[in-house]
Amino acid sequence: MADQQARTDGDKRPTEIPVIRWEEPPEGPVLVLLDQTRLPTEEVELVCTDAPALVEAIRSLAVRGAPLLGIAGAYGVALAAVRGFEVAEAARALEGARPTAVNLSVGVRRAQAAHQAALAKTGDPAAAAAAALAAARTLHREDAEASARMAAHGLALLEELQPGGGHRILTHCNTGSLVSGGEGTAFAVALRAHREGRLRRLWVDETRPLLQGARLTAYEAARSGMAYTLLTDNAAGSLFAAGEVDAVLIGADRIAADGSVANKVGSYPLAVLARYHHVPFIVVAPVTTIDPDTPDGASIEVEQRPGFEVTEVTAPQVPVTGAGGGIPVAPLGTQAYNPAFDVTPPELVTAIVTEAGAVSPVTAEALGTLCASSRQVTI
Ligand SMILES: CSC[C@@H](O)[C@@H](O)C(=O)COP(=O)(O)O
Repeated sequence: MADQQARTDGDKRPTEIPVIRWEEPPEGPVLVLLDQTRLPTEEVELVCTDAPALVEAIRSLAVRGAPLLGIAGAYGVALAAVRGFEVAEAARALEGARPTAVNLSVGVRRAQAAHQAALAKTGDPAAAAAAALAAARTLHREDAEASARMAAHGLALLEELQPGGGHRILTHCNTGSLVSGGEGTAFAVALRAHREGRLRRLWVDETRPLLQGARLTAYEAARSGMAYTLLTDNAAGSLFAAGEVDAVLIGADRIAADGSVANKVGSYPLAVLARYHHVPFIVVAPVTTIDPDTPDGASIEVEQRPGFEVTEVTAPQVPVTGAGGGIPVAPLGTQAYNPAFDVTPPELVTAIVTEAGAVSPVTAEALGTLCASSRQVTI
């Protein structure tokens, strides 16, 4: 039985609540998450005492976004190990919680490998659990470092494309500190541009149906003090047509070996619009999001989400009535097509920016070289 408890703390400022942290109270270690389903109206912590609780938090999107899923998955393995649960079973459940973001399996496997190696070496379950936790902490720290490097590389690329700053950037979904051990991927680039006085405006797609742009990116943008404007996803076309977008910056959930990019549904239409309007379409993601074992876009498994996310809307502070717990906005029984992601082919991607540098044009060869030069085996 999943053991997940909500904890509110009205005294904390948003910036003081980390998106994820390991705690060791007397009752035993726990993984504490900032519940992203409650943002932006409430900052509520979710306390997971076992892997099934974390699986539930991943499925419900309380914890989400590719890099953070990797970190959470690694801590989840450590949690199972430290609390004496079957580690292989926990790892399988965590990996299967969401299929598209490759970082989830990268994180889970890394902690599991550390656990197995320590167990084989010492035969001591406590030492093996400590090794899994150390691997999770290392991944967490590395993600923060990667984030800072992506921001630097991304801004350098923007400046190369449009010298002198004044960037008007359009982004989709949420890619900031809520998805990362650091300041994120695409959002971290915009944030750096803002801090250096080089951002004119961040255009934030609301990101239907779960509104990661409106609820989460706007929340992060507001906290940063940058100039930002929220738009409905289908207003992007007229924004491009009006010449108001200098670059599109998005993150990625999985990048296939050929450079196809899976990201939040709505990214592919933006790539098509960007190409038509001669605007650079830039993907910012850590090297761990590049999956050499997925050959092409057609091989990427795209998560299908429940239809009620489209047929109903939810808001944390209004009464709920629909089958999915939301307010119905479509006739009862309406079927919905609700893929969580779409896939953009490499020919529509101007550049992929990673912590190890940028690849442009995006080709299988260039990505392979980047991965070979930057992948480290750390367990
Ligand atoms: C750096 S985050 C990149 C992606 O994970 C992000 O853009 C995204 O699509 C997240 O989707 P979500 O369904 O909210 O987990």
